[in-house]
Formats: sequence, structure tokens, C-alpha cells
Amino acid sequence: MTTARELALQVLQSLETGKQQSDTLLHRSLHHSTLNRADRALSTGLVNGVLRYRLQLDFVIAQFYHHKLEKAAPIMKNILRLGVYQILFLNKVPDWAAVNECVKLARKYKGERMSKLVNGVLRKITPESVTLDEWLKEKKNEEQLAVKYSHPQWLVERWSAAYGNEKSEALLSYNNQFPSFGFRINRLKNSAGRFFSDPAMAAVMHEESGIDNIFLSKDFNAFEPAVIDGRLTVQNPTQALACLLLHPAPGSNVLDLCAAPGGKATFMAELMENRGQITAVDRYEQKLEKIESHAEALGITIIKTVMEDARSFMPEIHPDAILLDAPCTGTGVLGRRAELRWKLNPEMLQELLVLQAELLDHAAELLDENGILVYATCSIEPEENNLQIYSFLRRHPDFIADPVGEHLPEQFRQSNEGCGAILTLPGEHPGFDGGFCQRLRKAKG
Ligand SMILES: C[S@@+](CC[C@H](N)C(=O)[O-])C[C@H]1O[C@@H](n2cnc3c(N)ncnc32)[C@H](O)[C@@H]1O
Repeated sequence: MTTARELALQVLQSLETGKQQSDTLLHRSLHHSTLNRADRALSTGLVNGVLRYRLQLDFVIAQFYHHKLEKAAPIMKNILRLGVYQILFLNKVPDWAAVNECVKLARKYKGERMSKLVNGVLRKITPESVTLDEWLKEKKNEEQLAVKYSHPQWLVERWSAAYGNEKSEALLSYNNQFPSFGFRINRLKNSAGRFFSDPAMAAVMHEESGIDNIFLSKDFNAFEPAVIDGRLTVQNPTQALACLLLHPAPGSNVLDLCAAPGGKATFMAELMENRGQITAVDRYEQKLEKIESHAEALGITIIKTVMEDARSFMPEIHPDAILLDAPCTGTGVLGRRAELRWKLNPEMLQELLVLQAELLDHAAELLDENGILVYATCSIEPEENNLQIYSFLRRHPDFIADPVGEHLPEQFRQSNEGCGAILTLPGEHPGFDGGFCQRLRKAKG
């Protein structure tokens, strides 16, 4: 039988070669396993922990491993990472148990000689023998932070430059915490009062997010049945802000240019009381199927999906409003997507900036006078957010920033009223991911 640690190792190994995300792989492996609840939680915690802390774990292993770690087989690195993660971060697992289990895995997958090597390295690693501060004290500040919070150094340097050292350290720390889930109550089927009059739902730990009909909870499983039957949608409150900024009226005609998997399209349909039309464009057929099944579960009938490149899509009539939730680096959601921080690089950012500008330019052409354009990202990089908008406004003097309006919670209205933009940094507002949204209006047709 596959143990919790072996399952975690298998998921980590699949990530080395495949293109799928860790949560998809974990979900699939757990679905087919016979592990009990505690072991499932252990596998999940190990995969997420090893992915997040990879840089720090490798730094620690390198102090005790007397060969070139880069040259070790990926499975050896992953077994060592699993061992060190348990020793340093999981207080409930005794060190000897962590070591023994990793030695067994090394024996099974790499033979006796490698199991001895794993044993030799892991036995030397204890919370006392790991003196990170001492090892790092000669390094420059950004390098220290990169290892301490296990983030790529180029990102640490960007955030220190953009937000200063203190804020940047708070962001790094937040990204290693277990974030809450946001749940949106489907107002087409329910009110918040009615939803929580169900004693099974009321009994689960949850808190208000500050946005009507959206609450936060760490307990995904307890709310899953309500997600399946369409009373709830999983949505972080930051994602909801972009829809509230647009706030389409019932009966209006909205174009959602990068729509899948449909979290925002379905929220806009709920705000529109399922009256009017939302054209949901995305490039990928499989992703559009997700919007369709999502809308069906929620009882939404006004979303029409279109598979096309949003840089050339031409609607039959000009819409009243466009939501452009652009592809982005996702640096506002690194706490939620454990491996994403290692997949990003500065070249990718440059490519995305070009794509975002092209999408914005095409969206601008599709609006008539007084048409509304809301641009959103789940990034906290200024180039993808306010700087992207400054360039857009320079290229399109017919657009102006539009006030954020009364549909937003008070805390987001205060300082943002005039500029029409909201930036949330991860952890700054409890439960809110990082992200950006901007409301623009075409002043001249
Ligand atoms: C940030 S996600 C959108 C999330 C979505 N708005 C939601 O709330 O669920 C960006 C989407 O843009 C799509 N995309 C990327 N490039 C595109 C393009 N050139 N044309 C249309 N869609 C594109 C991706 O497939 C992805 O689904």
C-alpha cells in the first residue's frame, strides 16, 4: 500500500516532468488512494511544504551533503527534501520517524547504497544543527530573505524595490502561510441568511470577508457539497473586487475577454440577476467547458462562451462594458499556488506585458462612448498593473480613469475613489489575495 510519504514523493516526481499543477496531481492521487484522513492531510502538507520551501531545504541539505546536490537524481533530491521538511517544520513527526521513512523510500526507489547516503545526511540534520542565520550572515539582505522565506531572489529584489524592505518581508512571510478559501454565496439561489440557516453550514468555522455574500474559511471539505450543488462558488474576495468595480446592471451586455474558468463571469451574472448577456471569450476549449458547467451548476443562463483569441475577437454589437482579466505572472497568489514561484522568470514577465498591452488595445477598440473597461490581474508587479495602465492611457487619450463607485466596501473606496484603481497586497487585508483592478471609461466615441 502506498504510504502518505510515498504518495507525496510520487506527486513531487510527476511535477519534475509533467505540465500539470500540484493541486491537480494531488487531487487525482488522493482520489485513487485508500489513505485515511490524517494521512491525506500529511501527503498534502508534505507536497505543499516541500514545494514552497524548496530553496531553503536545498540550502540546508547542501551544508550536509558532501557531493554536488545539483547532480543528484531528482528522486534523491525529493526524498532528502521530504526528510528535511519534516525535521524542520513538522513538530508532530519525530525526527527518527522522518529519517526512517525516507531511508525506506530511498531503498525502494534507488537501492541500498543510496538509502545509506540518505540516512547519513538526514541523521546530521536537526533543528539544532541548522543555523540558518549564522550561515547567511555574510550574504546580502535580499539573498538572506530569499533563503529564509524560500523565494527566488529576483522576486525578493523586485518587491524590496517596489514596496520597501518591511512590506516585502511581510509579503514573503504571508506566502508561506496556509491561506483561507473564499466562498461566494450564489444570490440567485440563496441569501446569506438562508444559507447559514442550514445548521450543517453554520457549524463550520468561517468568518466574514468584508464583502457581502463572500465569506472565508480554512475548511474546504465542509463546504464542498454546497459548491457542487451550486449554492456556493469558490472565489477569493480580491477576485470579486474587479466585478464590483464593473458592477454591470441587470440587462446589460458585457464582454469578458479572458474568461475561464469563469469565476468573475458567473459573479457578474449573479449581480445582473441573470438578465442581459455575458460573452465569455477564452482561447482554450477545455477551459470554456469549465465555464459552462460552472454556470449550469449555479443556474446561470446568460453566459455565452466563445473560443477565440481575445486580441482579434469581434463581437456583433459593441458591449456596454468589458472585463479584461488578463493573463499575468500571478505574483499576488503565490501563497495559494505552491510551485508557481519557481516557474516564473523575468523573461516571462516581459512576454506577459506585451500580451496585456495587446489585449488592452483591442478591448479599447470594441467600446463606444461611455463604455466601461475594467482591467484586472492577480499580480502585484507595478509593470503589470498601474504602469501598464499609465502606458495605456498615453496610447488612448480617449479613455479616462473612472471613480471606483459605491458598490465597493468602504475600506476600498476611501483612498481609491478618484483614480479608479485598487491594489491589494497579499495579507494586507485579512483573507484577500494580492491583485489589481482598474476602472476606465471611454470618454469619446
Ligand atoms: C487570469 S485567467 C482568467 C480568470 C477568469 N477571469 C476567472 O475569473 O475565472 C486568464 C485567462 O486568459 C486566457 N487567455 C490567455 N491568453 C488569451 C488570449 N490571447 N485570448 C483569450 N484568452 C486568453 C487563459 O486561458 C486564462 O483562462
